Amino acid sequence: MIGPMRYISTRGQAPVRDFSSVLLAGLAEDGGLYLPESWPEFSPQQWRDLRGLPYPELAARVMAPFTAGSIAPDVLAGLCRDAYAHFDHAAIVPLTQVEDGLFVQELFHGPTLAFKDMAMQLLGRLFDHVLTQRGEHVTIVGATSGDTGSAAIEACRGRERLRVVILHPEGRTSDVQRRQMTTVLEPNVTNLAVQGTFDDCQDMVKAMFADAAFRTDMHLSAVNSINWARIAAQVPYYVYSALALGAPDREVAFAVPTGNFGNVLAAWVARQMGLPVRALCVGSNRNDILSRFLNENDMSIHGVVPSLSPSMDIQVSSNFERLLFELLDRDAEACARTMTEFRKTGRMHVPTPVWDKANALFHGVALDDDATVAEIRRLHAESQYMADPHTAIGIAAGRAFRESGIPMVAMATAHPAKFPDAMEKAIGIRPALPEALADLFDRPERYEVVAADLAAIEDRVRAAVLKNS
Ligand SMILES: N[C@@H](CCOP(=O)(O)O)C(=O)O
Repeated sequence: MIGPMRYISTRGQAPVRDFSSVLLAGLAEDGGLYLPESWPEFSPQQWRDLRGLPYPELAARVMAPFTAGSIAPDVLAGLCRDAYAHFDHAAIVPLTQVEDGLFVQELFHGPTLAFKDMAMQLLGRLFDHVLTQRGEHVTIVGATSGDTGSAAIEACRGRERLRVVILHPEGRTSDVQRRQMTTVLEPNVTNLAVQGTFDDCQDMVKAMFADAAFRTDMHLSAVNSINWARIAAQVPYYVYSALALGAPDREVAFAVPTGNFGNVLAAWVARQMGLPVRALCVGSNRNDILSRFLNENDMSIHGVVPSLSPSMDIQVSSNFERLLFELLDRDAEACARTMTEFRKTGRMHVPTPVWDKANALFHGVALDDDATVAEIRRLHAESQYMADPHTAIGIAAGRAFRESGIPMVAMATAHPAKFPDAMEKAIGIRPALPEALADLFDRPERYEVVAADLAAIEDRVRAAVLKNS
């Protein structure tokens, strides 16, 4: 019997909540991010008992401590079964070996061809379940650099209790990524192309949450990884691959292409739960704020530069705040002070002992576009593996820190067909979109271009709510 899980904010000034309320709240009222009051731990035998389970069952068992007190275990198991029922691979998250000691775990077998479906397909169902129980509606506002948007839209389209407004940076996603969002014409879906970067979009989302009256009136909720439920639903695939490679009786390491720090944070959560994770390797593109922090203790915002891996064209990695809170021994006041200072000055330099703690586990590697192209070519030539630009960066990061005897699992976060121009540049092949998306470029698009201006964006959200009331 697991006790109810309570959640606290990294900034210490928001109400303590249960899982369902955290799901609906999205971001804490004090601007912080929710995380569990204490970390649930699995014993080695409890991990072993999960070996060989079908993915949906494993996911429900791994997530159960996080939803305890809010979602009954059999309900969660049913939601997980539904969420992954239409993935196009029987294993859901298949594992492939590409080199000696280097594995790739494919997380792109869901409907929008990116790892975001792993959490989002479940979140759509969790929202429906909780909102139906409470007789409520929410307005989801989300920012995307390319993949979160389409996964959120796909998970929420047509759901009666949800309205979804997605902000993407105009002209800064691939055409496939944009069309995956803008060709969905259900009335509860609104796409805004913001004249700015992903960071501007995310700042707009956070500013809407900070506008207390607007937040309440619009019943705002979030689907970015600032929402704890996203992180919780991304933990199981790390468990799945670790168990397949011998954990808990052997250590494993993970390499993750990283933008908003949510995916790699989920691997860190698995480690907090007792999974023997030796190292976490973070791959960045030219927007290398995370690798600069990990290598030089320099987290300074440089401005977002477009790259061949647009989903990682991010400078402010929101989930870093959750790690920082832990690195500061859960001192919410210090965390709030550090984050406020970071947003004010654009720089963060943490005390050396805090930085050393991060470095004991995390490693950072940055690849520019030329190195990304070279990595895609190498993988295709030497391992016959077709990696999208983000995945290629993750694999390169994993290779750089591979240790003998410790399997390194790199996360394949997106299908190469989402980035045909980059793939063609690297290997001369434009990977075909799967059947369900084959006519994507013939579908009509609907979106509105809007300035990165809070009042303008709040107006569009109000209009979307009105249209769906
Ligand atoms: N890489 C993301 C950016 C948002 O990240 P999230 O995990 O916080 O939703 C994207 O592709 O949109």
